[in-house]
Amino acid sequence: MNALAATNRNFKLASRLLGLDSKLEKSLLIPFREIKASKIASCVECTIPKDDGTLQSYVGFRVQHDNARGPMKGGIRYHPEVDPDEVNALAQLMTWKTAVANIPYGGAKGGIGCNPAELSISELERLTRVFTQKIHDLIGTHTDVPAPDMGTGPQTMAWILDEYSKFHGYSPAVVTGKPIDLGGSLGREAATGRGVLFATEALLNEHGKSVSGQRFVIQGFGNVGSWAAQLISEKGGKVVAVSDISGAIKNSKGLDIPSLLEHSKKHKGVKGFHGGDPISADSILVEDCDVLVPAALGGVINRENANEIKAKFIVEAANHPTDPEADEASVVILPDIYANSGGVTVSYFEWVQNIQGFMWNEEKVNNELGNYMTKGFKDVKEMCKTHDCDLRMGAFTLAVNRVARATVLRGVTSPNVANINKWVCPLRVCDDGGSKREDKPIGGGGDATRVAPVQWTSGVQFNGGLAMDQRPQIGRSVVVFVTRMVCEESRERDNRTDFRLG
Ligand SMILES: NC(=O)C1=CN([C@@H]2O[C@H](COP(=O)(O)OP(=O)(O)OC[C@H]3O[C@@H](n4cnc5c(N)ncnc54)[C@H](O)[C@@H]3O)[C@@H](O)[C@H]2O)C=CC1
Ligand SMILES: O=C(O)CCC(=O)C(=O)O
Repeated sequence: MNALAATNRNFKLASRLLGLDSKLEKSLLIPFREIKASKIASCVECTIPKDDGTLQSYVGFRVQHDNARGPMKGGIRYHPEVDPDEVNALAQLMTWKTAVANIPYGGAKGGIGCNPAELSISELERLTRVFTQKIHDLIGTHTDVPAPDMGTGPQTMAWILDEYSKFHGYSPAVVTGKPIDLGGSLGREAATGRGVLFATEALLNEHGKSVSGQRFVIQGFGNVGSWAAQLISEKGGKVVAVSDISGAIKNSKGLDIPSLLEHSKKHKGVKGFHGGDPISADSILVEDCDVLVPAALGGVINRENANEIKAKFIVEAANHPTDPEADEASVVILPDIYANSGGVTVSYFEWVQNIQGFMWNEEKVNNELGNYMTKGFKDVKEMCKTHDCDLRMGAFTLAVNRVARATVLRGVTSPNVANINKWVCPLRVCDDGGSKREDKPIGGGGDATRVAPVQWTSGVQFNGGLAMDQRPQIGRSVVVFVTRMVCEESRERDNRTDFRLG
């Protein structure tokens, strides 16, 4: 299943569990904006030729999926297989990821179809600058904030920052994942891997285990995979096999990760490492282990290999590594939108530091990250309980509920009672500490049978009478019926005329 079909499917399953209105469901699926910058390095677009004097065209993308909860946020990927559908899926995943992490962002993703390994540093710089020239008026500190993803890193962010600042003045918060010298956050480079460690600890603890003594297999040894390997082994986890684009190696006694890191830096890959035996890159996913950590490409766990996987747990460090057809496999899967949210969470800290003009120390960054990851796991588990579903649907229902709620609240323009019964969506407002749940809607009709917990937002006021400005008492749940009328004529999300509440 392609990445977009898979992501849409997971969203729709969550939406059905939540009982979302079909119009709202459709609206949440459609991206806010898709940017396709074609021929960005052609003679027309780019005045700087390749190093050998020839001209080369590349296609760049930025998909802005949703901004209901805040500025859109997501990485930029440089990879030969970047295509519009994949970027679209990754942008949508960012919307759900920032919502699971409960950070004030929406979702976006970008990329350029290129092989960064075949470009010189100056070619990469020119390509990045031309791409930035194409999208500079569509990104910004409070609109859309890019960050690194596969094939990009702090240097790429520094070029974007510099090029963007030529148009808009010095703007450090326009990108995150920057070099520390340019306002990057301490701890951001390791953050996705560290988040993977925290997520894995939370999952294993729940199963009465700890990282120490567990056997791990990691696919991908770039930013995310290598940091995850390092931090897991520091905690006593045994990394028994690792792969990257150059090859795969195995040592059932546990690989020496610091030596492997050194080797990989020197030889640009794990291939040829003497502390392990070479194995086929394809077999890495079905190696015997306790925890499998895919940290490279999407769609690698699929119908073909799902039943051969020996791991008891899969922690999705990569984005959408598991095809929906493999979700049925008898293994516990910790989904990407929670498991790899450590990167964007520390990106948020970086953005906050840039806006405040105040730098945090690394201990504070890592401690705060730990708090967010712990809370995220608790929130996901709560949704699993409410909807009697697996961890992926727990994460999706949590995210979709938060985004839907923000969308509806922002869409309130005026009370309109004419079509009050056209469609009814219950939003259950409860406080976090409430253990006694009233599942009966209070003071409303409608045909809704399912209510889902959402986080209490104080001080929110519906125009036209329904006020939610008082925190409910501990242990008490309040159900608010939000009735919406859809303006059939307008599907334009920009001006927010879709939804009116009465
Ligand atoms: N960098 C970040 O902060 C975040 C990254 N992610 C996701 O994590 C994954 C990895 O991203 P990064 O580590 O940043 O990228 P990276 O570019 O630093 O590393 C990618 C790694 O994957 C390996 N790889 C590529 N093709 C492969 C193949 N066919 N088989 C095995 N290994 C292969 C590369 O050799 C490299 O080791 C991606 O799915 C990305 O979207 C998710 C959240 C945040
Ligand atoms: O750090 C960020 O803003 C986004 C990282 C990213 O692209 C991702 O989580 O997939």
